[in-house]
Amino acid sequence: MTSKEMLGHLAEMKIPAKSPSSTLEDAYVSIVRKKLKPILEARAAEIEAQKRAEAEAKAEKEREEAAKAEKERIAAEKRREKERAEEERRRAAEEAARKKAEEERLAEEKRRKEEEERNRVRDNAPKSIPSFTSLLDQIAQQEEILKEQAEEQAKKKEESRGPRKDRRGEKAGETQHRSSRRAPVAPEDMEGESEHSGKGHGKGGRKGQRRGGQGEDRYSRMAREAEQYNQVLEEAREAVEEATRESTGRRKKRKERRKKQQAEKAEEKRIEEAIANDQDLSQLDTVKVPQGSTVAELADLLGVPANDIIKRLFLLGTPLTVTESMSDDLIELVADDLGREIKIMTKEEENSFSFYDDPKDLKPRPPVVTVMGHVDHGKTSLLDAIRHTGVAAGEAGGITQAIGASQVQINGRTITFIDTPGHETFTAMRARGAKVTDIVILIVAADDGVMPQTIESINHAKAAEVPIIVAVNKIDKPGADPTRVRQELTEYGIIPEEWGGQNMFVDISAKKKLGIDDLLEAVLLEADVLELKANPDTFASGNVLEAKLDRGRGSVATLLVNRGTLRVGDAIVAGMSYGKIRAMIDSRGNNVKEAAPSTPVEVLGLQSVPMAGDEFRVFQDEREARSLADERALKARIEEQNKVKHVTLENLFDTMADAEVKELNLIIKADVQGSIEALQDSLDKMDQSEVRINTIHSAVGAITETDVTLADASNAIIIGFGVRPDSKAKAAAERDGVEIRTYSVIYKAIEDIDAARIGMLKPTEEEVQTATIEVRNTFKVPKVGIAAGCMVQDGEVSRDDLCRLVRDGIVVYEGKLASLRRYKDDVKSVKAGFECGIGLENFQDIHVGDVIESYRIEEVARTE
Ligand SMILES: Nc1nc2c(ncn2[C@@H]2O[C@H](COP(=O)(O)OP(=O)(O)OP(=O)(O)O)[C@@H](O)[C@H]2O)c(=O)[nH]1
Repeated sequence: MTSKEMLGHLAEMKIPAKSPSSTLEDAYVSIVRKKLKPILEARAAEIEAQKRAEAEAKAEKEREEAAKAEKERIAAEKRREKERAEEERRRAAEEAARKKAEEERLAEEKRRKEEEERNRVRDNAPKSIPSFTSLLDQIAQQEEILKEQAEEQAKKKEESRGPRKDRRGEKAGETQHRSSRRAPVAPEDMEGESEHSGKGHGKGGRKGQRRGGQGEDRYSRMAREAEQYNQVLEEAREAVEEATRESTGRRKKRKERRKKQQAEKAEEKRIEEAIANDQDLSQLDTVKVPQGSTVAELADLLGVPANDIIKRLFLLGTPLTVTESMSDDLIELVADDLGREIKIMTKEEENSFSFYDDPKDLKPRPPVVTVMGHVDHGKTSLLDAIRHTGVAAGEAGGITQAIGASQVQINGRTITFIDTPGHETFTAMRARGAKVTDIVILIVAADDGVMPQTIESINHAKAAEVPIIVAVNKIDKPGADPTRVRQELTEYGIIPEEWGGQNMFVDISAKKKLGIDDLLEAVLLEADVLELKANPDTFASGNVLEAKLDRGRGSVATLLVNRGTLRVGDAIVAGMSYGKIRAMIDSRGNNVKEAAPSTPVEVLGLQSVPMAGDEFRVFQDEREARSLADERALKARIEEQNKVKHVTLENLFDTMADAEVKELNLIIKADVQGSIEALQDSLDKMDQSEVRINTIHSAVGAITETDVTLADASNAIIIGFGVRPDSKAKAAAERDGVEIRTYSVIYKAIEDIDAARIGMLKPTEEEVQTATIEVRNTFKVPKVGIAAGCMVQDGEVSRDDLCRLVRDGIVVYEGKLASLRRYKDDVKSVKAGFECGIGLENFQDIHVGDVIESYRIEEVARTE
């Protein structure tokens, strides 16, 4: 109650209190409490009731609001659903309309083309398909005559209907009636028939005669004959259509090819004329300038004083000294300024050779084909079906791992296939596959349609100007829709010949081996159009498909010969490597002595590992080969050094410009080129907003001291994939504090780099090397197998250590020690400087000169 109320009650009770702040004696307080108790209780009850009512009202209101909200939600949901359905309906209608329009357009285009072609064939080109066109005309005439005869006969029949009715039932008159009906028309009839047989349809005519002789109604005979002619006409029409359809695409291609050849001839003529007129060829020709040329080099190539170029550069606002290298743009600007035509040559182009062959020396060569397509659309299965081997069934992870090649025979002709890998990370390798091929088979699964890598494959093939044959695969599957595949591909400019385009389509099932022969025949047809030729009687040249360092065999390269004949004993240069061919193995694993154009062979004898995609050529003189390779290697080294300097400077600038950006420099070494490219590809795809990843050097082969020096100079980490550092490299890395990380699984390397990039790499285990052991001889131990007689070179090896066997820098084995002995006794450990016998668990292939690295795994305490 308020103070005022209280003062009122106190006055009633005659208790002295003047103001709300007056003090009450304790005795008064208890009296007041007693007296006011009923009032206070009533008040409390009142308040309580009021509170309850308010709470109830509030609850009621809330309930109402909730119900309202729910109602609104349901209504909104309904509205949304309706809108969604409408949107869907609209989209479907639009899609259907678009599809219909597209179909109509294609059909119209097809019809128009066919019509044009038919008219053209009929009007102008009786030579190309004489039998069909003349047949068409003759049949049309025939049809006309028959129609007239039929009409005439019908008229006559109509006229004679009355009298015939009268004679109905006259049994005796039956024969006479027939002969009398036949008699008046006999001469025309015979004439018509003899003409039919004259046109090569004697069979039907004779049959008609025979039947006619037996008393067949003449009208029905004529109708039957007309029908027969209609059928022949229809067949003839179809044949004409088919012939024109098939020939259009290919004729178009042939025409294009001729045009190209003419252009080449014109160019040759131009050069010949220039020579005849004593013109300066260097002025006439485009000057080839290697990428990254220095000012002095460019001056030399263009035959102008270096000062002239420096002056121009200065005017362009880019002062450079004679020894500084120029960017592509600068080279082009300066050349333009000098009025000179130039072509900047990339390293690849620079290393390529060009040859001239007299057309009379050219002989047909087999087509080189690459199968491309989306992952799992059936590349391996197709190649497998073609070769009838069991590769796909046993293929680990379903990925074709490296480029190989094979040859198949069909109808007495050869086709060379290059196997391309299918996983997304191998894109770079695939691009190379397209460059060395004549024809691409684009495989598309009919149940899956066009997918990202299908488009990628189309782009690669188009970039390399290679014709595409489409193999629509998996047509045995229930959801297969080959027409949809055709439809989808039109969006990318791949249009079936039967729709007036340039691409052959073949429906196949690689699994059930359906349509494979048709596909191979299509390849041969396409090859005929391309008129593939090469001069086999000269020194060989071609491309490196794949190269690796093989344990025992050294550098092994798969080469594809595209000109000349490659022979055992030839001196060759491939990129930066050279050597004399020691042995050649063909695609079936046979040793061969020579390889003609379009033949893939594996060769042994190169001194180092070339890069896949490098061009190779045979030299008459081995010394010449060697000096070219050395020259190239030297140039590459200089470029690499320049590159490092360049990269570091650029890094420095970037880091200064944007302090947030950090750099991670990598040197990648691997056992095969494919691994480098796969790793590089994944690195390129990583988020590099925080840490920029630069691969400053990558190559196939063991990790060497040079790599460590490079890493030291450029503050890089060395990533080894399937390779190990040699002892000098190890020592140098320790001395310079360079990190070497080795992996045997590509994804683990990617994972680590990815984790390190975001500072999340927290090793829990660390490898601690315990000893390096050299294998000095090998011997057989009964029941154990091959054991190695070794010398421990440094550290101390223990019986429980893990180990790896390294040969020429390549990891050949990883596992456990099976035995460790000194003289005949098993021992726990052997120290540096002592000999010992070592057996490896489940591994016998130990060679003298191999190195065994022993190590143990130690736990590392986490820092957080
Ligand atoms: N039903 C059916 N299945 C097929 C056919 N061709 C291939 N397959 C299956 O499709 C899967 C993929 O085939 P692969 O030949 O490995 O495909 P790929 O394109 O070589 O795959 P990658 O090497 O991983 O790029 C396998 O399970 C095959 O059995 C076919 O014609 N019909």
